[in-house]
Amino acid sequence: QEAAAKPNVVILATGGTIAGAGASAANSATYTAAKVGIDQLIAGVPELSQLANVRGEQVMQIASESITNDNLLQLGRRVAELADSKDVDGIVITHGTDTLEETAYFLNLVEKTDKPIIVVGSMRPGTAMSADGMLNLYNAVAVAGSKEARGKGVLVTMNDEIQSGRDVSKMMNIKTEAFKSPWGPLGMVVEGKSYWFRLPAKRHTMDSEFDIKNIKSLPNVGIAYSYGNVDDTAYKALAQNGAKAIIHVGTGNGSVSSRVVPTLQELRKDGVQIIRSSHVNNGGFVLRNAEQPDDKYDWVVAHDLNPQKARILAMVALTKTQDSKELQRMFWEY
Ligand SMILES: NC(=O)C[C@H](N)C(=O)O
Repeated sequence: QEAAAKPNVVILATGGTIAGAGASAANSATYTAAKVGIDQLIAGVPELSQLANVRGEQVMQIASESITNDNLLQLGRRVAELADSKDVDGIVITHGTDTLEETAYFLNLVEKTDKPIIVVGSMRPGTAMSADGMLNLYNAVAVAGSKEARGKGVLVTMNDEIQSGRDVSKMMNIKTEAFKSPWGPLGMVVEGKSYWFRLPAKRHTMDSEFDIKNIKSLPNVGIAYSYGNVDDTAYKALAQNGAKAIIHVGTGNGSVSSRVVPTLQELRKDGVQIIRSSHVNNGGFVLRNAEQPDDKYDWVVAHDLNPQKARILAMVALTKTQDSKELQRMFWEY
């Protein structure tokens, strides 16, 4: 293949296990994340150069459980700059898997480009036997450089699958088959070639009303978990800490304990947005006015978004509106 015919792909490295290193090849779970630099990662997969003209940039070097809103904004701004550049055809972001689904959904909402943006991680460090990072990265670069991936929103390539960044979630730790979407993968990558089966139906990237260029900061949105015998301590503490919205991680259909309902009604009257999501394991599906009278209480439902994704959309949405009806519209559309 001619060098000129190859796409230009930039890999933005943020850390995670894909950049992790353990003491021995037997250490698949005990290791330090965010150790290996991007140039070394690229050098470790020489086959990347057959797919694309690849260059790397170390944006940060952290384990993804420690990512902050400022990190998200920093990464989002760099992605937007690169997407605007004529000599960039696709962008790959290497990322820890713990919050990979949050970053992928954030970028899916705020990047105004149809160029492929692929977020990728690994479950085992590169020093381990059967490390999965090399192939995941190879697949990410293959998809980032392909014309077919354009306009499909932010994507995630893990375990040979191409997932929508909006839908995908880490469902399992330890196993390499960790990332699933309740609605199934969009496609597969095999030997550097992608095979597509479906398209995302929700608004994203070019069709989104949000733009990273207009977002100066992200508001404080907290998450409170529900369970039997729950009380209102966590909800009150989040509000006292200045939360503009609280994601209620409800049982079942986002249901709310009778011990918590009065507090959530009060917090809403004080201006805090209450957003009902669910902690059911295979993906919640919270419907308005089912289990709780959302119209009466002026609450919002997260529908199929898991709590951590609901936090991302709530933060981005609150940069545009404080109106609960607008917020609900956004939760249906994105
Ligand atoms: N597999 C991983 O990447 C987990 C790691 N704790 C991280 O998210 O950075």
